[in-house]
Amino acid sequence: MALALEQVGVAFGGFQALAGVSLVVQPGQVMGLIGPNGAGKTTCVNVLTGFQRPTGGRVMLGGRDVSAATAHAMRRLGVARTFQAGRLFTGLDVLDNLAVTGVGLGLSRHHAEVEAIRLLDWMGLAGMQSRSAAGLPYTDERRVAIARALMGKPAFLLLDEPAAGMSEPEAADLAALIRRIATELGVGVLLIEHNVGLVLSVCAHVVVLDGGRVIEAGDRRAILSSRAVREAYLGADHEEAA
Ligand SMILES: Nc1ncnc2c1ncn2[C@@H]1O[C@H](COP(=O)(O)OP(=O)(O)OP(=O)(O)O)[C@@H](O)[C@H]1O
Repeated sequence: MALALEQVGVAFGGFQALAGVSLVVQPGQVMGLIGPNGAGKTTCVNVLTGFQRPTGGRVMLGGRDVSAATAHAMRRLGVARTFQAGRLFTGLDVLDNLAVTGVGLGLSRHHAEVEAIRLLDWMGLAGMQSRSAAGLPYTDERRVAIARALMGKPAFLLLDEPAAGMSEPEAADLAALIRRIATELGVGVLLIEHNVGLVLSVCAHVVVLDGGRVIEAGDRRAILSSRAVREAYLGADHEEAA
């Protein structure tokens, strides 16, 4: 069951944010989505998760056209996301952030708590259960947001700049977690990141956007050797990432 954009366009008034964008996220794989500021990465995530209706093309999930599905429907169909800002429920503790999400997905309170505890344990966050979500250190907030997105066993997880603001060791820990989510849980992950080195280290396949269009797609070698990518985006990072 794949999650895909087929020739998707998004226009905001007269401005074409995406044009003819096609990409496929496969179960159990981590795919990278990179591109300069304003390239259309978050808009892609919004379309894939039902937060933004495409004005052209189709969103497909397991061969089914889900272009008109709402964000809530997409979440129930197994497409979860995180946001650039953590967006945790700050009035709740960590366990309840996950449990409330589980209840919203149709689990009983008991089952939601059991799954939340299991997930926090799996992520090494068990000791954090009763901490308030307000005022969590930045990296913990990010990890709790990922744990919450994994409630209900989604088939796909879309991560919008999860490493923003992290140190290199923290980003390396995050990379390891993303690999485990794909390999151990079988989740298909779409990773948006400005940290190109992180994307190239984790992703078997990378799509590069610029100006709302796909300018390159392929493995690490294809991305690093692409002149279009170098010109559009990588610049000085290219040497570093190589
Ligand atoms: N709701 C909206 N109305 C009008 N324009 C929008 C809207 N959302 C996004 N845009 C524009 O669409 C373009 C793509 O934005 P998007 O946020 O998808 O890019 P991005 O690649 O995620 O950028 P960044 O890396 O800076 O987060 C930008 O020019 C942005 O200003």
